[in-house]
Amino acid sequence: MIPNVLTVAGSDSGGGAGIQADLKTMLALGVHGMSVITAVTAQNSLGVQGAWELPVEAVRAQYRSVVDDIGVQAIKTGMLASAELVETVAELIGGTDAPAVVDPVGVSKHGDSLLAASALDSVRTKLLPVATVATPNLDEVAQITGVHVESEEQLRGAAAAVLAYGPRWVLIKGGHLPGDAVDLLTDGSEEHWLRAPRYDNRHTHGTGCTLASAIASGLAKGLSVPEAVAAAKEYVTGAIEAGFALGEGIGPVDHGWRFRGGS
Ligand SMILES: Nc1ncnc2c1ncn2[C@@H]1O[C@H](COP(=O)(O)OP(=O)(O)OP(=O)(O)O)[C@@H](O)[C@H]1O
Ligand SMILES: Cc1ncc(CO)c(N)n1
Repeated sequence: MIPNVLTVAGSDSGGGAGIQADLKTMLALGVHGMSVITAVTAQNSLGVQGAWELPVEAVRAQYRSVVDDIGVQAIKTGMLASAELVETVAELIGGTDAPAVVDPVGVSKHGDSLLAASALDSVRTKLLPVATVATPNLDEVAQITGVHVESEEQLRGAAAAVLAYGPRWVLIKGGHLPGDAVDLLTDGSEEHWLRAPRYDNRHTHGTGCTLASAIASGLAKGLSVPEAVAAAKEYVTGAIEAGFALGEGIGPVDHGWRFRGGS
């Protein structure tokens, strides 16, 4: 049986991040990808030119259509745009018996906001408590907890601050630090450090979405959280190494790198 994985996220018209990155990742990792679209963005390699949220009823209806008939083995969340949508999605996930990977998307690589400031409190109190794994980058850690990370040693304190909001596991992405690309996965008792070479490649649009979707795909296949995160880190690292130019700005990671002979 092919496991079913659901992404609840925004559409990126440029195809590098959001729903499009999620579904490509799922295909590459051999699971059946499905989507609940929360917002539509007009986006390309230069930035986000516009964003439109979907009504709460449209999000609820998509979710019920997928979960009630088809069923899901894992869920991933990305751009949720507003407090109302964050709370709706948290309630829906809380009522579903499947692991949830929550990527608390705040801003795009270009600095465009994908989440209203007024939604942060709902992320802290409603969404993080229903997460099996939360995957904030360092900007999101600072927004959510007020903790600013400037070195690898400070990742531990940041992880503890996020875990205080209730996710089972947190993966702090140190991708924005200089040096190796180091992330810390912990549940408060176990610690797993994930280290990969930093590729000097500016075409990194969609790294976070890709990583979170790859984790959800692994969980759907029955991997443990540390196993799913290790496999996902390997996949995203290969995709970043193979990232390619597109348009005038920042190009996407290559979701299909393994189809093109990468190992
Ligand atoms: N240049 C790089 N080389 C190798 N790995 C990287 C590089 N940049 C980021 N990573 C890794 O990619 C993954 C995603 O981290 P990152 O911090 O880029 O996420 P993000 O900021 O949420 O991404 P986005 O918002 O663009 O989707 C992490 O495992 C991180 O360590
Ligand atoms: C729709 C969407 N979701 C997530 C990201 C992550 O940066 C993005 N750029 N666009």
